Amino acid sequence: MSATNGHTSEGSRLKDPSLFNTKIVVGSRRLDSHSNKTFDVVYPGDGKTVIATIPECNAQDVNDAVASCRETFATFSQTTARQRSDMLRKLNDLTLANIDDLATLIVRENGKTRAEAVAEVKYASSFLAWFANMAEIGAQGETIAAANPNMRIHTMRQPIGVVACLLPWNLPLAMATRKIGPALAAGCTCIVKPAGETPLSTLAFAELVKRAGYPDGCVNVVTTLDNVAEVGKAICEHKHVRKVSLTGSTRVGKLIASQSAGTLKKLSMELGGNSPVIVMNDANLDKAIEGVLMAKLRTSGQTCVAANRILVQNGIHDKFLAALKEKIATYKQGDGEDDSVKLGPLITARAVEKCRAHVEDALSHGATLAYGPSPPPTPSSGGFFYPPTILTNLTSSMLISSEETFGPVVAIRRFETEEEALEIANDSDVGLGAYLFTTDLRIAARMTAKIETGMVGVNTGMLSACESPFGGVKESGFGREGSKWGMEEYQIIKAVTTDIS
Ligand SMILES: O=CCCC(=O)O
Repeated sequence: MSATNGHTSEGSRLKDPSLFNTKIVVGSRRLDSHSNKTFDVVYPGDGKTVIATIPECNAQDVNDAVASCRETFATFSQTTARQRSDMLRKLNDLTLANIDDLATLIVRENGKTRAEAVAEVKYASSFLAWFANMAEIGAQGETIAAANPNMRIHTMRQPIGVVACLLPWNLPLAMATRKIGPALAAGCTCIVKPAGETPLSTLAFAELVKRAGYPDGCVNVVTTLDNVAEVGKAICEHKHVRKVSLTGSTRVGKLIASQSAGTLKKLSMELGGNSPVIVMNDANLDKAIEGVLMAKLRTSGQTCVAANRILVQNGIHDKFLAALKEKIATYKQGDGEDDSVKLGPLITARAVEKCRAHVEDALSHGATLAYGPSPPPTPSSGGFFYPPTILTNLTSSMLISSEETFGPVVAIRRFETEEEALEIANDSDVGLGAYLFTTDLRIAARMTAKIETGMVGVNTGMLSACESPFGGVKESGFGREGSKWGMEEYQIIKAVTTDIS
């Protein structure tokens, strides 16, 4: 890649330049990799500026990080739930105190707009606050009524051990705290692997963990871009890693499940989706448009719950399309630091190419281009941008119907009846999010029960909240993050039976 090396000045964008960290974290040490190799982090907004050069880790780095996690687990697991709750509160205070710098790092590594990055830091913070509260509640055991009168049985909830947090690039900080927050609340220690595209916010967060007073080794960070296969395998096959939590693709989820099988790790898998949006004839048009744009364009269409198939009932289809075209035209695309911009770039040139391929495939199978450039643009040298696009006449034979586009392409399909909408919506191997727009409570009750996903938004395009269980069904994975169930993923239940005769 031809790159402009701008990272010497990158840290000076921060109010606190000491949050600009480019070394991996192993215990008290900030290190280069044993491989002596590095990789570049590139600003997606221009596709060429190198904003940081980061260690390319290998299996030896993983072993060191796990050893450090394991050593610290021996003492950290013995802290009280109250102590862990207090520490998480402090970590949350520090996160919010550094919101501007964390947001700057997210804008630079991911490309999203500053408003979205600030919203992400707040979302990330909400998991720390939530699990600070859950630390004590979620640590409670139970007394079991034993069948044998001479026995007393009670349960304890204990931390599972060293956990691996494998992060995506689309919400790099929020997905970090959604995993690290409950792990620390439960008394686990973590080896964290951010996505190669977006390591900077995680490395800054690790510094805040230190400042919050956590013992060294509670949160270790290894980084990789090109060597992800070796690093991932080393983590999954390591016998001292007891749990892996992944947010990523279904393909990677299956690989991790198979690599973790030899040591029978507990797994949480938050994988890909192909979210349907169903807009019924009686929907409130303004709410439907607002919801579809939120579900489709958040992080430029790059969330696992992004609306992918927009199913619109015949009676409202034309009005919906006209209103959507008018509204989408107001979405200015550009540099995330420009306040007038509402849509940032995609993460890589490959992501742009995927959008182009999906649009071209749809057009070749009979879709109509209702909004957007023709012909579909290829990746250009000026940043990883794909312009907002609307397609109509989507059918099952098109790639968009079966694969996440992960970009600002709105693909609309007509339907006539409720049954038909459900059949199309459920015609997918994955089931993470779904959205329904209707003003009829009976329709909402019937359809939400029949939609095959882990989450459904009714008259809203936003499913995400720290208090709500986030996760999927089918090949979208298993386990729930956030909510009162999120901490259980990092615990074991131990039953203690005592003979009192
Ligand atoms: O992309 C995955 C997570 C999205 C969210 O938490 O809203």
